[in-house]
Formats: sequence, structure tokens, C-alpha cells
Amino acid sequence: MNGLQGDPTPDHRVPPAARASFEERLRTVAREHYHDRHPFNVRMHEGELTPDELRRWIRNRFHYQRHIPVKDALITAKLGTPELRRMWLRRIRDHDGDREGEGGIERWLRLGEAAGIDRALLLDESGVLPGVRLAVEGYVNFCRLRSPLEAVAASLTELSAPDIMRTRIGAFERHYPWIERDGLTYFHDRQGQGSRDSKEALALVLDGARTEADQDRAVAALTFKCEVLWSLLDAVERGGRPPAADPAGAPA
Ligand SMILES: O=C(O)c1cc(C(=O)O)c2c(n1)C(=O)C(=O)c1cc(C(=O)O)[nH]c1-2
Repeated sequence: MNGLQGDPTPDHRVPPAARASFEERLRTVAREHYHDRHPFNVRMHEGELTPDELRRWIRNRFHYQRHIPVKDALITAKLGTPELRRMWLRRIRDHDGDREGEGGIERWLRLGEAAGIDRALLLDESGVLPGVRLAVEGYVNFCRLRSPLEAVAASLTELSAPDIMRTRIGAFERHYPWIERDGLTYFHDRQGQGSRDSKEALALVLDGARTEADQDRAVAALTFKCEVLWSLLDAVERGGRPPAADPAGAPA
């Protein structure tokens, strides 16, 4: 079944052998452009971040986390079959939970508390840096405006996510013992969710990209997403203070 694309004209159809090289192109981008190589993540994994830097990362990454189900709702609305929508709805439930007090967003709030950040501070977003806001908005709008194939391909950074979760858990346990262990549940849970999600999304993209032009668009989408994650960390690394809130009310 192919839920992402219409049928191509026969002369544009990609031969089966090209599927393997397409998969390799995607895996190469997900490996070589991934944010595990960003200097901020390298310092995190080597235990070199100060408590303030780690807290800045947790506060700013929360802005990304809370927008994941928003972009997944935009993708769900583009999917053409009940089977595909059920599959993608599960991602929203992973983050939002089935009831109050459950789900990935709640677990990220607990990570914040384990690192000494009040949940009210995370929720009010006062620590979110402008570059982080832009990166997240870029990703959400990409999923809003592009084809389902490109939006699903952009999620394939998750091919590399389980590895970075493993590295991060080890680094937090070894180097940042002041963060309570209970706070790491988010990362533990994402290992299984990320490998399941990326496996499903990869199959959809491999089936859905029926022409060379589709394949190029999918690779470009994944490259863009790597840049989103990279830009987010650039902003966190630079730090600084977010602009003071506009008393008249800045856009949310
Ligand atoms: O901490 C990370 O390094 C990291 C990376 C990614 C990713 O690779 O996109 C995601 C997550 N975490 C994550 O927690 C998450 O829920 C998630 C969803 C998605 C996505 O694009 O659908 N990526 C990621």
C-alpha cells in the first residue's frame, strides 16, 4: 500500500534496485548530518556542560517537544487512509498521553523538575530563545506546507535518535549525578518509540517515493530537518537572554 503519493507515469517509476541506494542516501544523511555531532551535544556527552547550560537546553528543548504533537497533527491531516492516520495518531498519544499526567510532554516536565526547574517556568516559555523559536516554527511550517512524503521523510532523523538517547542516558548518569535518575524516563521511553517510529516512517518513504524527483525531495526534507536540530543547538549554545516579553502581548 502506498498512502503518500499518487501513481507515477510508468516511465518515471524508480526500478527496485534504486530503492536500496535511496535507503542508503537517507541513512547517510541521518547519520552524517545528525546533531549528535554538534559541539553542544559533544560537550554534553563528555560531561562538560555547566548546570546552567544543561538547564538552558532542557528549557529550550521543551519548546521543541511541545510542538512535536502539533506537527504530527498536521501530518495526520494529510494522510489518506484510516490505517495511516491510526499509525500517526499514536505518535500524538505518545507525547500527549491518554490523560492528564501521562505522555512524553509530562515526562519532559519531570526531567525539568529533576534538574531543578520548576514546571511553571518550563510551561511559561520565558526562557525560550529567538533562534529556538524560529527553528521549531520552521519545522512545524514545513510539515504544514509540504507534501506528506516530505513531512514524513523529515521525521527520519529518528533513525539516529535511539543511539543518541543511549549516549545521553550514559552521560547523564556518569557526569550529571545532580539530576535525579527518575528524570531520565523520557529518554528511556524514546529509545523504543524512536526505533518503532523510524522503522514505520522509513517503509512509508521508501514505498512513497516513486520517482527520482520524489527521492530527491525526501532526501532534501531530511537534510532540512537535520538543519532544524542543528540550528536549535546553535541558539542554545550561544545562549544570551530572550527578549523581554512585550507587555502588549507578543505572538504565542
Ligand atoms: O533528543 C533528541 O536528540 C531527539 C531527536 C529527535 C529527532 O531526531 O528528530 C526527536 C526527539 N529527540 C524526540 O524526543 C522526539 O520526540 C522526536 C520526534 C521527532 C519527529 O521529528 O517526529 N523527532 C524527535
